[in-house]
Amino acid sequence: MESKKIVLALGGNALGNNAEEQLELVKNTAKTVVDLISQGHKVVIGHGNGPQVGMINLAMEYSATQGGGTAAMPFPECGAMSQGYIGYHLQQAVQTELANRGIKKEVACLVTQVVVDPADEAFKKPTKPIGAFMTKEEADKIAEEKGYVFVEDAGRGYRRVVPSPQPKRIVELNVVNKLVEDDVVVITVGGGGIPVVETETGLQGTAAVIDKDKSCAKLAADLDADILMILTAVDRVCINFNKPDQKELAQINLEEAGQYISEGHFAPGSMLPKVEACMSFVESKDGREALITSLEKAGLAMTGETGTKIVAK
Ligand SMILES: Nc1ncnc2c1ncn2[C@@H]1O[C@H](COP(=O)(O)OP(=O)(O)O)[C@@H](O)[C@H]1O
Ligand SMILES: NC(=O)OP(=O)(O)O
Repeated sequence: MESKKIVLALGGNALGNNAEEQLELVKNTAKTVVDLISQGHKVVIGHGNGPQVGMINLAMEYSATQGGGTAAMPFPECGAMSQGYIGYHLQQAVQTELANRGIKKEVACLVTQVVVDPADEAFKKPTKPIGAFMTKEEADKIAEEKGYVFVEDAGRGYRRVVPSPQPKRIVELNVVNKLVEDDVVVITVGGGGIPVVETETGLQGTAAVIDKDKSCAKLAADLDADILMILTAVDRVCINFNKPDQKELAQINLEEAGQYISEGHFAPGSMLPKVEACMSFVESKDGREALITSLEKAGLAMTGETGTKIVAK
């Protein structure tokens, strides 16, 4: 198989919801990553942090306000903590899997900042689900106590939402590029990257969570990758999802993707940003392709046996 530069965007099922679960699940994730490396591909890893940043924020806030005695922890710092904690587990798991298969390759997790526009309309309208799923009653109670915003998330319960601005610039891109060129497996733009704004005195963290699929699409374009691969819980994107006439999509072009979006087939906050991220990468240069599939089927998607491929025409 021809060697490709692949940016992987890892979704929630690659990570689980707590440290114990995550440590176990990243072993599977690492198998997928190393399978792709064994097929001869260069792999760069990005990942989400929605459940994790919500958990860290809630824990820090609880401790600061309910007598735990810790100082308040700003939201961007919670994002940075999630990046370090997830990156640590992924790095260790990929190192172990490479060693188990006798593959000599270094792995590095990079704390990565991503510049956003403070005037981004997203700051006025929170859309990014974070933390655990709740019942309507639980969500209403916290919304009243803390003023947080909650939405119903794709039929799976209620989740807090925070602003999710567009990624404008990956601050550490040159370092990532050097490491990739040096054949290091890099874990970067964790949780979409720590959102920062440019100020007269330098970069400053801002309370938001960037969509990791969008940051991975930008990373893939900036690194001149061949493929953006988004790994989530479903083998293929569907139209009429969860309806009796549901149909899996093996390949769609940009025009078809736009048509399906306008018909409302992809849920906002879950599948829609994934399809949009793929479209932006595919549009950015001729020959670029994107794949959406499950963690388990990544290898099969590379050989065209499953997954949804998004192509220009
Ligand atoms: N049209 C669709 N086709 C397939 N899955 C969809 C569709 N619309 C919504 N989904 C849901 O989107 C989920 C993926 O989004 P999400 O859970 O946010 O991803 P992540 O893996 O990044 O956490 C799928 O597991 C599925 O439940
Ligand atoms: N940052 C981000 O997109 O996280 P999730 O993938 O967990 O929603």
